Amino acid sequence: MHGNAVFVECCHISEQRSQKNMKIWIGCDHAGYERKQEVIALLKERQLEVEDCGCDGERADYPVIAKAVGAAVASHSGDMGILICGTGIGMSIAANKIRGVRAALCADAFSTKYTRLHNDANVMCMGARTLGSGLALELVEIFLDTPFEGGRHEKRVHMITELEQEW
Ligand SMILES: O=C(CO)[C@H](O)[C@H](O)[C@H](O)COP(=O)(O)O
Repeated sequence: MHGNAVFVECCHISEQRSQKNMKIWIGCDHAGYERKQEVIALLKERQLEVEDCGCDGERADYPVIAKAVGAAVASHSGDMGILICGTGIGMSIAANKIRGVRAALCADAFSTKYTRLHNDANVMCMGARTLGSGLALELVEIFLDTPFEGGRHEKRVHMITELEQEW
C-alpha cells in the first residue's frame, strides 16, 4: 500500500476504534423521555456503550440531568453526551455551564455537521417537542459520524477553553 494510503487507512481504523471505545452519556427530562428511548435503541444498534443518566420518565428538572451528563463528558475525554428536553434549549444552556463541555443545540443537519467539524461539540442537545423522531435519529448519526476538522478551528476551540478559565 502507498504510504499515504496506509496513513489514511490507519486513521480510519483508529477512528473506528475510538468510536468503539467511546461512551455515550445520555439524559433527558420528562419531555424527552420517549425520544431518549429511541436514541438509546439506535446507539445500541450501533454497538456503542451507553450510560443513561436519567430521568426514567418521571418529572425532572433539566439542569440536574444536564449536570450529570455534562460532568461525565467533561471528565472522560473522547466521550460524548446527548441531552433531550422539550426544546433542547434548557439542556444546552445548563450543560454549557460545565467547564469542558461544548454543548450544541442540534435541530438541522447542516448545523449538526458543522458543530462537530468546526466547534468540536462534545454534547448534542435536541428538543423532543420540536423535532420528529426521524430527524432526531438522523442528527444523532451525523453528530457521531462527523470528526472535528482541526486546523484553523483548533485555535478557536482553545479560545473557548481559555474563556472558561477567565470567567
Ligand atoms: O428547558 C426546556 C426549555 O428550554 C425544556 O423544554 C423543558 O423540557 C420544559 O421547560 C419542560 O416544561 P414542562 O412544562 O415542565 O413540561
